[in-house]
Amino acid sequence: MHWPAGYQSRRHGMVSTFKIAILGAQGVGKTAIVRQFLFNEYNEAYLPSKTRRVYLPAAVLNEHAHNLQIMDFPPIASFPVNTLQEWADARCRGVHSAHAYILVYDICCFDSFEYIKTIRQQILQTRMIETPIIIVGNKRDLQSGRVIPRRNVSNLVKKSWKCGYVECSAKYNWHVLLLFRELLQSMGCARCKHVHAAIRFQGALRRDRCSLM
Ligand SMILES: Nc1nc2c(ncn2[C@@H]2O[C@H](COP(=O)(O)OP(=O)(O)OP(=O)(O)O)[C@@H](O)[C@H]2O)c(=O)[nH]1
Repeated sequence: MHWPAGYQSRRHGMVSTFKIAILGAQGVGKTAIVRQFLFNEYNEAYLPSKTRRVYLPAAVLNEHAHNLQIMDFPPIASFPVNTLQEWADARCRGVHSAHAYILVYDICCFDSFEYIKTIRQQILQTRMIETPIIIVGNKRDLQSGRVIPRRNVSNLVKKSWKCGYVECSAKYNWHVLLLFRELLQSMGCARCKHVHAAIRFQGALRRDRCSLM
């Protein structure tokens, strides 16, 4: 099994920790995805994120417990080229050391796809080690306003970029769980990739509480 660098794992007893960074252009639904996932809540009003928010839920996937650190970033101008640049901008802190990236775009906004294209390139150029990336097309409920055919994006992402691709609707909680499950599995966390297990996440912030299925 190949584990991401920096990933803490102990086979006997200890709970693992995964750092997950969520990136994307303004208003694509990053916060909505995280809050729907962790708290089953959704806010129609748009409150632009000014700072990074960090959540520390615990997850049980296929009988293995994991601590997650989910970092919801405000839109960043570019992926920091080094840790010094990262520390110079509080909004970016932690982005460099993530074990995996969720890059979100809005299926109705072409520019938001261009944004994640650029960020992905910058991640590849900057990170020395291969880090799992999953591409997420959000606002699937607004399908009639889609700007790039799904097949085109899916082919590009899966065949050329070799990344996972999930479309979801944070508004209707459609495929939100699926995207986190795919991500954890791509991180080699599941140890049982072929089991169709449900994952259940604790409401964030308290590491000592953890929900089982
Ligand atoms: N129709 C629809 N609207 C959504 C969906 N997800 C988020 N929104 C709306 O899109 C707006 C932006 O959502 P946020 O979650 O704040 O987006 P964000 O990417 O965190 O935005 P920043 O703070 O700019 O980084 C809000 O008004 C949400 O209600 C979705 O799946 N469908």
